Amino acid sequence: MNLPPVELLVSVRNCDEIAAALSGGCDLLDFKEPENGALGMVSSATLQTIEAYCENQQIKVPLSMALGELVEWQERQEIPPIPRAMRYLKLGPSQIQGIADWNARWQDVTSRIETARQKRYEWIAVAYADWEQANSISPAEVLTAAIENHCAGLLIDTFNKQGTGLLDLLSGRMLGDIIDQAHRVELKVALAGSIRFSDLESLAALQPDIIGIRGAACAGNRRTDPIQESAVRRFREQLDRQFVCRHSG
Ligand SMILES: O=C[C@H](O)COP(=O)(O)O
Repeated sequence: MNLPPVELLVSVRNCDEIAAALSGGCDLLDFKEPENGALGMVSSATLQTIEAYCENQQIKVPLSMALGELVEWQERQEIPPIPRAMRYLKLGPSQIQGIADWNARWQDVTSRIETARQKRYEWIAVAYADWEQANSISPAEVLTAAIENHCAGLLIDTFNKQGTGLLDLLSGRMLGDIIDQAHRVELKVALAGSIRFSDLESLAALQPDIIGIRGAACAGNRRTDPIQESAVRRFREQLDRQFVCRHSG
């Protein structure tokens, strides 16, 4: 069966980590500050250095960026200096359980950002695997909203970054069902959440489009430590091995 190769997304927090992630073999660079939560946004000062770095170094891989949690945008007036090359944006859905108009608020924030930056972005809908703990809505509900809002993709990640991984929280069957539904409407699916080598065989069977990592790309799987080129490379090699086996099997 001829399936497109799985892509590796690595979350980086600054320019110093970009080279390590790229040399290690990542396909997508995701900007995120791990000290600020699962979808923590990097500072405006860092965003400015990222913009200059990506232009000077002619970074060609697609760029994505986390904008924090949707509920944080109720208070936020200022629009961050999103680098021009940014393609994908995402907002976290924690604390929206019980907010009847959360989808309208999401649409409002995306349109405020696009108006301010004079650009249309590709939005990634985010579902938390530990959605109850995050006081969020279920991945199935996020998928419905992603389709309604013409999102470019769906990311299933973990809110709590204390070591409980994606596969500890959602069964392969449940993930597989969501991925199949998303693929039926041509929505790409990225999986993340403390993903380790040992998860890759099970994840390959589900045929996601993208695997996203931060912790596994850092020394000792500590997601607040710097990205290590050797860790990214080892992960990339294992990813390719597992997904090729699965697809040719
Ligand atoms: O989008 C990817 C996330 O940053 C994954 O982070 P993690 O592997 O540390 O859970």
